[in-house]
Amino acid sequence: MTYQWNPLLYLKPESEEKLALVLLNQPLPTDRKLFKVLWSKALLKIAVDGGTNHLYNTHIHNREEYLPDLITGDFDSIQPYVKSYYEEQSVEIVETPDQNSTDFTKALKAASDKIKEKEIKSVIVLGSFGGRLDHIFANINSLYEASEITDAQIILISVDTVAFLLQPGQHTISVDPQTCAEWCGLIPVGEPCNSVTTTGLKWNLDKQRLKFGDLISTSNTLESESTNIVAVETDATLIWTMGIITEKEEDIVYQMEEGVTEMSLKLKKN
Ligand SMILES: Cc1ncc(C[n+]2csc(CCOP(=O)(O)OP(=O)(O)O)c2C)c(N)n1
Ligand SMILES: O=c1ccn([C@@H]2O[C@H](COP(=O)(O)O)[C@@H](O)[C@H]2O)c(=O)[nH]1
Repeated sequence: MTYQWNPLLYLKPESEEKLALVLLNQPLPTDRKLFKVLWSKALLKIAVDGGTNHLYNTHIHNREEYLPDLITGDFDSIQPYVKSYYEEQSVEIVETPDQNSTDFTKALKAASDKIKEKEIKSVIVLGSFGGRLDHIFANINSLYEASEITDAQIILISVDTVAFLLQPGQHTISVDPQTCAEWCGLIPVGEPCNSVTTTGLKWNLDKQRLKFGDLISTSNTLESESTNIVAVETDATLIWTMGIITEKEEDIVYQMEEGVTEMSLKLKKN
């Protein structure tokens, strides 16, 4: 099977790709243009448990402009006053108490009908890296679980990293020298790959085996001067990751605590 990926398209305001945005429990990158672009383009916005606290605390002056469509989670992290605020704003809230699955995976399940109805092609997951290592592995595991939940492409991102799961088959990945950092990697997390072939990289693979404890392809480099496409053929599931360059916003309004005054914000800015 052949798959096409253009993960950086979603970061461009002019693109018309149908996307959903998931906010995990990590600080929001509101100091980057990326956040506003993704928020304004997303047809479906899902805040996952403690991710809702970050949304609430970040947009203290214009919270009502930043209402998610859905809040999910086992609610061990969301602050009660944050939950009450969004309840009062009539945001849909779905409790997912099962403790054998992560809040992120359960959020994908809770949103899967909406993703289908809205014909969403990609789910961009903000806050996927940083924080605890077990959470990061769990987020990667959710990529494997997601193929049973939705047909949409799931793309994990943070301010400097993108990752997604390549199923066995042929993949073309569009890369753009303006928004891609040079580094990339092919990581056989879930299982060894017996045969991986690539083009468009500095260290290409030719029907090679990738396996933990042996060769895994980290600190590889895009050869994007000669081509804006990386091609990967793999016989087994494989994580693709690469660096992204995200521009900074000029005006930063970020405050974690309640009860912020104009004066304290001014002091923070100065
Ligand atoms: C073998 C096994 N290990 C660990 C767990 C515990 N566990 C797995 S997923 C999950 C829910 C995690 O919730 P999430 O909100 O994703 O993460 P949190 O921030 O609460 O750690 C729990 C408790 C389990 N059920 N089974
Ligand atoms: O450091 C972290 C913390 C959390 N996540 C992801 O967010 C959801 C919700 O987390 P809660 O702590 O329950 O609010 C969790 O399922 C993880 O996917 C994370 O990636 N890193």
